[in-house]
Amino acid sequence: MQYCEANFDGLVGPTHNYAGLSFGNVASYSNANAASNPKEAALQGLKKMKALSEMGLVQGVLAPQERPDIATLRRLGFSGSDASVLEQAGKQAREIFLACCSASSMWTANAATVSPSADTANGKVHFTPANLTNKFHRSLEPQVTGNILKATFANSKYFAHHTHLPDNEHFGDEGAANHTRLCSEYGHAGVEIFVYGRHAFRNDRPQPKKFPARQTFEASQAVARLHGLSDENVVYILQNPDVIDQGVFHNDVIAVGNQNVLFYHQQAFHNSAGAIAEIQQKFGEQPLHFIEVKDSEVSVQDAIKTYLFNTQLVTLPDGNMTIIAPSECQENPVVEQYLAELVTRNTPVKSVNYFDVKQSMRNGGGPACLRLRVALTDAELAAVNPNTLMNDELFGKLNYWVEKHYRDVLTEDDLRDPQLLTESRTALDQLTQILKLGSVYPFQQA
Ligand SMILES: NCCC[C@H](NC(=O)CCC(=O)O)C(=O)O
Repeated sequence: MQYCEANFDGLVGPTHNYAGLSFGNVASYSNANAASNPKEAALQGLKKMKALSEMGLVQGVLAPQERPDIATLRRLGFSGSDASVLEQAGKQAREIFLACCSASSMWTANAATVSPSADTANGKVHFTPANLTNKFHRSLEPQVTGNILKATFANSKYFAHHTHLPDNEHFGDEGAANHTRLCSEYGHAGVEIFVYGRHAFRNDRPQPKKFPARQTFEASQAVARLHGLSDENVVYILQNPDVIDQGVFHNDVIAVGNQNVLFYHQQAFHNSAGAIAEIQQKFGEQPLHFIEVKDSEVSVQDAIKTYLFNTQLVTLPDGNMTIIAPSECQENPVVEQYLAELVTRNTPVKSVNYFDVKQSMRNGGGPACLRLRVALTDAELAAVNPNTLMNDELFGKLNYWVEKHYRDVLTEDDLRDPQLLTESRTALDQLTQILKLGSVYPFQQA
């Protein structure tokens, strides 16, 4: 049996903008109200997807969500025509309005947690959409995320879809951004690592003081239960509350794993030695590479600025690993040198590829935030909606689609423009035809 790890990237939506919505995410706060360029953002994302597919990896596309979210604005009491809902909300409740315009579904590392079939009790690939309760603008995503995942992984013989966890901070769940999986081969049972920021039902455990811990232990445990993971193959790790307070709002800002490599900062975890020992013990005999980056090599601040750990660590067809890094890493001499030296060491990581994803980075989303990993056997891959898999033809179609429908500058005033809503819906309706998703959006179901 053959298997692979596919990366499903979020396509940036037509309302991509900078609204400063994410307290605790330094980039989001510092770029609040800057003008954005949705067209450039979407094209940057597509270029990365195409490059990975050209490296011989399986690359998929997940559709963005409908924004502005008129249905939510109506739920909150704004009424009349769609144009009037937009106008009232924009005037009377600016913050709510902006939250309902965010294109944040582009960061599909937060779309869901995925467990490959080799790890689960019933031998299916399991998906649980993240409820993203900590941020109002992100809490609007899980329902439609579930629709899109079901339309992309549509075969119930292979894929099991769960409802997102209860919408409450006690079960705050941010999906794959706080989850990584180590394995010897993608198709063999692996160790699933869940990193959480706090315990919801206990006050005697460490917690950050300044910024929120978005993921709870109880949420991670619930996802592991839903997916039918065995305790022998799961490790729960408490994130270091001090790094959350420095701006590490998800674990994938400070650690990334792939196959037998865990690449992480010295300060990432509360009890690093204990966590590493448990991972090693559960992983078994096979060799594991723990690449720990010391403070003396790269500071937490530099890691946050450059997103050194929000890189994709992927295995190429020749078996070597490459790092897909944002160009910010190349522009920082300390980080660039660190990476240049890392690839000369005796580990599977042999090269670095830099990508310009600056439109996403300004909102705190690097290469790893933009993708959801799904390890698949050949039979499972054959059951994936083939229209969502990247190739020359789809790349051409999606580039044309973006060029046709997206604006190249977007400010807050533009978000209030009813014409933008019409443009976005027209674009998304066509996209569902290109990707053959059916009617996944509320405006298509009305
Ligand atoms: N995994 C990366 C997620 C980044 C995302 N940023 C945002 O939602 C910023 C949106 C804004 O500020 O306009 C977040 O913080 O959840």
